Amino acid sequence: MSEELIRVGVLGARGRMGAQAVKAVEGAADLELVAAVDAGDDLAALVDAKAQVVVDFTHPDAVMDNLRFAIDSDIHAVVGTTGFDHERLETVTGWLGAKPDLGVLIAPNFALGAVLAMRFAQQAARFYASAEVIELHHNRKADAPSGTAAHTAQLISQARADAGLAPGSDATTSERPGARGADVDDVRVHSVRLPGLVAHEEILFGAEGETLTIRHDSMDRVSFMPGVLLGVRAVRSRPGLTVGLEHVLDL
Ligand SMILES: NC(=O)C1=CN([C@@H]2O[C@H](COP(=O)(O)OP(=O)(O)OC[C@H]3O[C@@H](n4cnc5c(N)ncnc54)[C@H](OP(=O)(O)O)[C@@H]3O)[C@@H](O)[C@H]2O)C=CC1
Ligand SMILES: O=C(O)C1=N[C@H](C(=O)O)C[C@H](O)C1
Repeated sequence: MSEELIRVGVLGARGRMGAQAVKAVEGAADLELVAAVDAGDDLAALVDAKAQVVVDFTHPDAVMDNLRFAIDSDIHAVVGTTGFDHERLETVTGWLGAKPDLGVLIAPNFALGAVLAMRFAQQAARFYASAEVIELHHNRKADAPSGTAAHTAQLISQARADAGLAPGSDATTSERPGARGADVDDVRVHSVRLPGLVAHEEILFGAEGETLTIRHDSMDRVSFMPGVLLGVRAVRSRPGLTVGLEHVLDL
């Protein structure tokens, strides 16, 4: 007896990531693309098409309304869109309180190597008081710093705190605004935007007489698709909010 296909809707379907997600879902034997929705389209198309899982690659300004709609409509969600701070995550958790069977997976980055790089950075952080993040992206990216870099900084900061390590200092007393990057949880994050780039991150650690550099490069958006498909397959059996693909990968 054949298994029923998972009915998937994609939000942001005409965008750079959404278009890739549409292709990936269409190419997966166990999934069925039932709705492709972009800006200006009616979200009701998801309900009309009986979508079971929605994939969101839209915009930080749009994603909360989309998630509210999905949760209210009993549709599980796999979210790649950035812009999730602590407050937004708490809001989503609150919405899910009324829907105990529903799953939402929010992943700052779906590329396997990026997830591993974040985990390696988390492991290294307790040994180094000083760490900085450089993220490099295409020049059409709406937000800075990247969601991945912000998440990496949070992980480093938490790992340092857990180890009782105070953040390292430097001697800078004079600087142009922005020269030392953004302060994200006591970690400096530097954002580069250039045509030709896709998505790249370097995490640098320093101690007396040595440095450690962890680097990941997505040269093509196909790199995100195995993670997206994994999320779509997993989210229905993960009720509540999951933040980060590392939990699905069991890293
Ligand atoms: N987690 C991950 O692994 C990754 C996450 N991302 C994130 O995904 C998001 C999208 O990135 P990217 O694809 O490059 O961006 P794009 O701008 O190429 O695509 C976004 C698409 O969403 C559309 N859109 C905007 N608002 C809505 C809405 N309310 N409903 C449906 N569609 C909407 C946009 O339409 P219009 O242009 O008309 O506004 C556009 O077509 C970003 O936040 C990015 O950081 C990106 C790569 C990987
Ligand atoms: O906008 C992008 O392109 C990307 N966005 C995500 C982020 O902000 O971290 C993931 C990846 O870096 C690509």
